[in-house]
Amino acid sequence: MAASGSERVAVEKCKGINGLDKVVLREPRGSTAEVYLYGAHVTSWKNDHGEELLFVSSKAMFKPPKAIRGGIPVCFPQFGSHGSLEQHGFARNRFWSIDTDPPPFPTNSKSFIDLILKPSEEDVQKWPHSYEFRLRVALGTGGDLMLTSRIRNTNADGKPFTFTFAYHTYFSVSDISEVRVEGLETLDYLDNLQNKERSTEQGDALTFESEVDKTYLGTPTKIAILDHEKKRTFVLRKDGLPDAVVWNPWDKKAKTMADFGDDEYKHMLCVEAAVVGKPITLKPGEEWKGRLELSAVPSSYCSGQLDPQKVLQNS
Ligand SMILES: O=P(O)(O)OC[C@H]1O[C@@H](O)[C@H](O)[C@@H](O)[C@@H]1O
Repeated sequence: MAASGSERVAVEKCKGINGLDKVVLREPRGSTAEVYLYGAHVTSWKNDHGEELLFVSSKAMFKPPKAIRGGIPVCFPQFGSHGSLEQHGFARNRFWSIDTDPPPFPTNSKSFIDLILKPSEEDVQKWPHSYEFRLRVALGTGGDLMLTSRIRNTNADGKPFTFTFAYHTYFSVSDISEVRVEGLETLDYLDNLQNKERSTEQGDALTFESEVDKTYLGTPTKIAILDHEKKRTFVLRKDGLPDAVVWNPWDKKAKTMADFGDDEYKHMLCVEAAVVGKPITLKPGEEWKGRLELSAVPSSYCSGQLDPQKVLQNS
């Protein structure tokens, strides 16, 4: 995997904050990503100008067992409070291993890492199942960030298991009040601030002026986040992940979170590719795959009007 000669190393294993193991991915044109083995947590994704595209709180602790606040936590085997496990499951605060011999999985990227999580004895007490969770994090040429999860039921007792899931992506934005999300108009959602009550979104692109915590059901495979001030559009493409959670804690909730700055809500937005509405059930031997591809492109902005169709088609 490592590049030779004068080329920069495509995959480098090193120590991150508090001595935690991390992997740095580099793509020849200059984009980079960083993944902590703690949580298989992507904590950085930079474009070829070195600009950070993910939000990580200045107060993030990088201290197990607390999950890292920001980047891309992986929620498994439970999203949010949809079940009896701890909030967002336990995958985000387990130590993952580098998978040195992953089953064949095609890629055209040279800069990727395969991680694996298997249950510990303690995990089995909480969730009595055996599984192999493989996560590949890859940087594409052009700097796209690709995450592919493969979860296999390895139960020897013949029992199926059921889970919900999310890539809890924190995007870095210039100013939340200047941001629009396109692709979720007119969809049904569960409002997590109203006991998961089901409602239908209006016809306009989403904009933000207060706390939001909604799970949109059965969304298109492509969602765009337009950052007007930065003139940047994030495009999410997802496969196997029918739902999308949109979260911003806003000022009041921000103040209750020890690992989040009081004003940081202005500079982040979570849009999370997820499986929540219809949980996945796997029989022994079965595997589920969920893929997320993120790209950051310049926004087309003309005469005060963003053309959503244009942005979605051209990206
Ligand atoms: O603080 P946590 O456990 O990382 O969760 C952050 C948020 O994550 C979102 O995905 C949930 O919808 C919110 O309800 C939750 O508050």
